[in-house]
Amino acid sequence: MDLSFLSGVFANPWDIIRSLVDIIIVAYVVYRILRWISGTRAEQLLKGLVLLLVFSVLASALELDMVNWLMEKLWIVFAITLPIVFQPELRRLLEQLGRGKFFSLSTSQVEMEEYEAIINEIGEAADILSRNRVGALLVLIRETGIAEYLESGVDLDALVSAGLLINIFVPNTPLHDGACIISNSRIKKAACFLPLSDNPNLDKELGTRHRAALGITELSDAIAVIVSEETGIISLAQEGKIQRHLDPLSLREILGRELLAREKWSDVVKRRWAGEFRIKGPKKENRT
Ligand SMILES: Nc1ncnc2c1ncn2[C@@H]1O[C@H](COP(=O)(O)OP(=O)(O)OP(=O)(O)O)[C@@H](O)[C@H]1O
Repeated sequence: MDLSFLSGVFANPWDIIRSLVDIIIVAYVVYRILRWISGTRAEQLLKGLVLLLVFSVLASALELDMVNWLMEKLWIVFAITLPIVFQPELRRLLEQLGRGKFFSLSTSQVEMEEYEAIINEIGEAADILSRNRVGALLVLIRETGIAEYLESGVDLDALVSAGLLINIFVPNTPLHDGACIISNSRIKKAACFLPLSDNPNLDKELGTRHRAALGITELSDAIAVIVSEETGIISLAQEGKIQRHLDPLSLREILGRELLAREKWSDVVKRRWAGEFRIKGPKKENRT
């Protein structure tokens, strides 16, 4: 077998290193994109794009002029409609890239300390709401501003406490309908009407509360915690994906992972093993 062509490839070790770096970067970016879109509307889009690409290549290889013409037009339609239909996803991607969050998930030191305390309060509230079958939707805002979606709500600006969160969602009270917004460790608003997700993959048994949770996480880096009124099931939505059937402990763990920096969270885990999971955050005001 003639392998002389390989001599060109291996002529310069620097070329090999450069090619390897090139491949690794591309593979990593593709991996992050696939992870980012898995379970979201964009996953369906990607499947459609791959199918269109296969058809285009086949049509061109087989010289099917009419199909080729059709494919060309379809690509144009795709290019025009893509940014319109997927505006929320593209906005989120660009925001993540802008903050450098597409490649890292770390949170600032200040946020970490505040979040330690509120994670416990949220876990406790979710537990009690779930056991009493009281529906609830909490949204924890992180870096993306979503003020334009919160105009409908009622201003609160109160310290996060399990007691207050439970009170807000008591049925037939003025603030129970809609979402409660937590930002900068404060309950900023209640009774907010959020944009609904139109993700076709969402379980048909899930209604508008869960769609609203998904909707806001498709548009921003917020985390939404949902307690189902019907079943008491606790769920968490993030990046347009939903995790269901959480118990209060796993909810705390996920929130801890997502909201606290890694090294800090390891301290929390150590304390939990030592039997003192209840984290004492800075209490400037009485939470009860
Ligand atoms: N766009 C929205 N933004 C915020 N909250 C909403 C929105 N739409 C509905 N909700 C809340 O969801 C409640 C209705 O929940 P629905 O039964 O339709 O959804 P679900 O996902 O099946 O929830 P559950 O399992 O609790 O019944 C409303 O009373 C309201 O509090």
